[in-house]
Amino acid sequence: MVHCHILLVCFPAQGHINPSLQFAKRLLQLGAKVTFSTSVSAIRRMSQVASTIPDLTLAPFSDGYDDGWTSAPDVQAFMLSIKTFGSEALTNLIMANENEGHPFTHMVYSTLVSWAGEVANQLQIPSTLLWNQPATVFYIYYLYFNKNEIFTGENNEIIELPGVPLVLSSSDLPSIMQPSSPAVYSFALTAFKEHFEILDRAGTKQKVLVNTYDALEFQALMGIKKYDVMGIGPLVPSAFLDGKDPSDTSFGGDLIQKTVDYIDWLNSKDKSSVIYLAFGSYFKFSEQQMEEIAKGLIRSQKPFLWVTRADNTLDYMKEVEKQGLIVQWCSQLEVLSNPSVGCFMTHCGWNSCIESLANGVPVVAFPQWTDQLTNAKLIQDFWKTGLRLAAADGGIVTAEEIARCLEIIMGGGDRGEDIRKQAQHWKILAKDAVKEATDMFP
Ligand SMILES: O=c1ccn([C@@H]2O[C@H](COP(=O)(O)OP(=O)(O)O[C@H]3O[C@H](CO)[C@@H](O)[C@H](O)[C@H]3O)[C@@H](O)[C@H]2O)c(=O)[nH]1
Repeated sequence: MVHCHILLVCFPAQGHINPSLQFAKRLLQLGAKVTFSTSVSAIRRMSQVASTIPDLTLAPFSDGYDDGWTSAPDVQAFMLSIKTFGSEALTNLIMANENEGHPFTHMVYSTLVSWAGEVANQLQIPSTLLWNQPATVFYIYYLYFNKNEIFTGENNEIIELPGVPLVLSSSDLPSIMQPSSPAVYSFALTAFKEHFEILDRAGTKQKVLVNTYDALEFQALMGIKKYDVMGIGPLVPSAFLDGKDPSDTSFGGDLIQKTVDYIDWLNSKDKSSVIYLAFGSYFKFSEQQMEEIAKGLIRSQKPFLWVTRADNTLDYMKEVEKQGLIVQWCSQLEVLSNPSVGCFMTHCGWNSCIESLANGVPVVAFPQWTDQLTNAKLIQDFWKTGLRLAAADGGIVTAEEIARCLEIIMGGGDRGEDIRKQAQHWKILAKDAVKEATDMFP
């Protein structure tokens, strides 16, 4: 690995940056030189974390929205802008490194930056996709784009994935494949299609690295013969996994709220008594839904730590705060690894799912869109570490339903006990997966 110089290109969203940074650390440990490239605004957000990885070279590029991609008029405009600016910037970066005598020997690019793979193909640099959703979701897209084998009608058709012992209905597929998906989200389907086109254009059998582990998704990893699909996860810092490197804790952005000491607060609570709620970096609920969540928490009578955006609160929450703590951001892995946390209510972004599995925390699944629907299905019916909330007519999840699921998972019944046991089972296998990876690169 000593002579490797790897260019790691990452989409500028937290759910992409976290696993990519973790992967960068592993490459550095193996002796590679690593240059990490993402947008100017993302590099600004992660600067504190990146400074704890001294050997990492940062190469920011402008995606056209240096104040952050949420300042783009719409997501489609942003995707076009990042592709146009990013392709040019990467080309210049690669040429400059070549001219200065330290050429890139390989490029790794994350989900949604398929254009980076195209730049690598054009400049004849070997490249690898780092897929940061489950292998099952990659398999679903593969069948959809390559084989036309997935039916995406709206009638809850039964869908089988060859080799995977899990039966899905069409409503469990990633939302962007479903006919009801709003046109504004079609950009993601286009980007995923491009991933497969670029892999195929690269010629030889391509490696695809997935933030998962063999025990978790063996059949899905094996399902595609056309590529070499490898589980390299969980991409979670050592301190929260095998504990071999207690200093390896850094993860997440620089947005961690310092004013509220939620860790002291968690430490003051009984084992497995706290509900942790977080719904990813960007999602915003309607006021009605926020109120139902708040009422569900009150019914549960359990302490909670709730991460919510500053612009997504309501007056009613002052009432709820008597029972728990509301913060704008936290170090999620520190929270999930705290013994007081007994349940995680999540939107099922893939990082949140794999972080819950690696920490053995049962889940109440509240998926919103894209892969989150499939992830929730996997959590409930494949790994059996949680329950998916059912929406009432009108799409709202009621306080009763929230309290019902919390009671099953945190209460004394057999079902809750089975779920908690399953969560511990996958936690042990997550640690084993790290050991195997270490054995591969002694
Ligand atoms: O208070 C918080 C909240 C989140 N996080 C971290 O932020 C990341 C969030 O990632 P994820 O759970 O995957 O959510 P999103 O940011 O919403 O992820 C997007 O990207 C994922 C990977 O492609 C997809 O699976 C999701 O559907 C998509 O919404 C995780 O590492 C969390 O640990 C914190 O550290 N503190």
